[in-house]
Amino acid sequence: MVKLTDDYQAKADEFKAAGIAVPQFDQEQMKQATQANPVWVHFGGGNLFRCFHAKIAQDLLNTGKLKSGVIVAETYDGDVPADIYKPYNDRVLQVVMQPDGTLDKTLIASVAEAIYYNKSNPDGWERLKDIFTQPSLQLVTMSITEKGYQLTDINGKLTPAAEADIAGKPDDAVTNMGAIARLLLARYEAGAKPIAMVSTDNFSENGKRYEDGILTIAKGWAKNGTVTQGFIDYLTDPKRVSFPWSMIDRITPNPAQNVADKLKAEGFEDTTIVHTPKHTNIAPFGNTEETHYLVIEDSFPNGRPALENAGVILTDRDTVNDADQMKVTACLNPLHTALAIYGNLLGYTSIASEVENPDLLTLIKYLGYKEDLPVVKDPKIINPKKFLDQLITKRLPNKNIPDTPQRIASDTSQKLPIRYGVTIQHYLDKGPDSVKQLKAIPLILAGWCRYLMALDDKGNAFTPSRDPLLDQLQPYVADIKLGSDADVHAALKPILSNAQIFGHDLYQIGLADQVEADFKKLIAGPGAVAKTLEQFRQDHEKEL
Ligand SMILES: NC(=O)C1=CN([C@@H]2O[C@H](COP(=O)(O)OP(=O)(O)OC[C@H]3O[C@@H](n4cnc5c(N)ncnc54)[C@H](O)[C@@H]3O)[C@@H](O)[C@H]2O)C=CC1
Ligand SMILES: O=P(O)(O)OC[C@H]1O[C@](O)(CO)[C@@H](O)[C@@H]1O
Repeated sequence: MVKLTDDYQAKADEFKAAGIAVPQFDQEQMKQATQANPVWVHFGGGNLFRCFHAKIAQDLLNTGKLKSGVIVAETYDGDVPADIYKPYNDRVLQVVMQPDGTLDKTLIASVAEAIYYNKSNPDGWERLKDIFTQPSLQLVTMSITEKGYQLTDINGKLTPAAEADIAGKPDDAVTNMGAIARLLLARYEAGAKPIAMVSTDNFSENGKRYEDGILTIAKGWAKNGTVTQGFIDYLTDPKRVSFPWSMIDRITPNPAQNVADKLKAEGFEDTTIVHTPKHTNIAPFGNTEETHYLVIEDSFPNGRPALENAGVILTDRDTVNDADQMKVTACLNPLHTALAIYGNLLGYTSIASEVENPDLLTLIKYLGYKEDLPVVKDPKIINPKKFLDQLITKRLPNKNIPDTPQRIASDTSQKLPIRYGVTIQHYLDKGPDSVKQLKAIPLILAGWCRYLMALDDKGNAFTPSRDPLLDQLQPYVADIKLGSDADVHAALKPILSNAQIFGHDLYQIGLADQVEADFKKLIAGPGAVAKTLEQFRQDHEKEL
């Protein structure tokens, strides 16, 4: 048996026998080089980072293209650095799950340190500030989930935490945007060296949203006289601080017990999965798929590692945006969210099993090929039709990827405007009546309202995945009973009219009637969800 903290250079043969590829560099030397010249900080050291960004860094370290490693910063979950980085010497086993069931295993040791960056941890609070004053720092990447950028509430008003950050001192910041603006202020005050701030979270125009978040806090500080106009000029000069846009794609489910069991059988010891009180599910290993895309706007004012040598596509902003719109608003994530919603209602716990259901398969194929693909712009660097074909025929059906509708359903309220709202806008752009052509999107949005009832298709209660708006939205549908003659319009109006949730007031654009009509079908009684989806297949499969 080998374990993560073993000396991978001295025990090279044992790692080889266990089928584990090991780093081609000395981790201690890399750590020292990082201390001396930090280059790369990553916020949100969760499963995606460990399986994707950390592997990119490792590939570059292996070939000597990068000398220093990645510094991980956690603003949110202090148990992640404490329980999963430190005890394992900041290493992780990356497990790529091939469709034939084989596991490709690589020991990743590209992380130099993991810091809990939160005011409640004074050491980490000062340590990261110091790192940000270092001229060598070139890039900051992020995978902190969509809600990590949020500064406003359901009505678009600043949250109390954001208001407090703006009113208070940078050193007291509690929001992510405030805490990171504090770091940029430290860099500005230490000589205003350039830096790239790269969001790799899963939403369109992620760089813009990141920039807006930082500027919301910083401009509030400037207004209050807490910082000078010089700081705002620094943040808004892309030659000094850039916020490159990106598109990222790699299905990376939470670590799964069946993968842990397989690893043990193959001679790897560290397989304990940790579920932190803040709901991060993480382990000494990460399980991911083979297919992956990372496209980043090539705007790095302090230079950058040779990311292109590790498979990253560097291009201009328009191309990134087209690739991202293709993936997040059309050819992947809308299909995923449809499976998440209906998977929960129908009692599924596996995405791969869901796509064996012909009714669900028809729904996502209709959504992808008939509604999304016709309005998506071709980014040229990735062919949208081929991407969609690959998703539907290879990636989603891969039974070895232990992905669940429960994971994808988390934070759905945050994802809807991007995953459906952008396509709806494309139809509106064709003419106000064009949205009436849509069939799958209203059925999916109706499914989400049905999901908010937290009753499955048999009428049994289920626990919805975590979502910041659940508490506010569930009461609207709480009194609806399956099979009863509910006043659907009265119940759904406050939800469907909220443009924060859908990107549009669905009444104003003429889509709400269809959503209400679909919702009525879905609550007709136990079994109504399956029946509605079956009917959808019968009505539309001939068009595919
Ligand atoms: N897992 C995947 O397949 C992919 C994920 N992504 C993006 O990466 C994000 C993270 O995914 P995973 O790493 O798989 O999730 P994860 O649950 O493994 O890790 C989430 C990370 O974000 C941190 N976090 C959670 N809430 C936060 C908050 N409010 N503020 C600051 N940090 C917070 C956690 O502490 C943890 O480090 C996703 O939300 C998505 O935007 C993008 C492509 C693929
Ligand atoms: O819905 P989420 O939480 O953004 O996750 C979506 C899933 O699909 C992906 O877009 C695949 O790249 C990943 O973000 C993740 O596996």
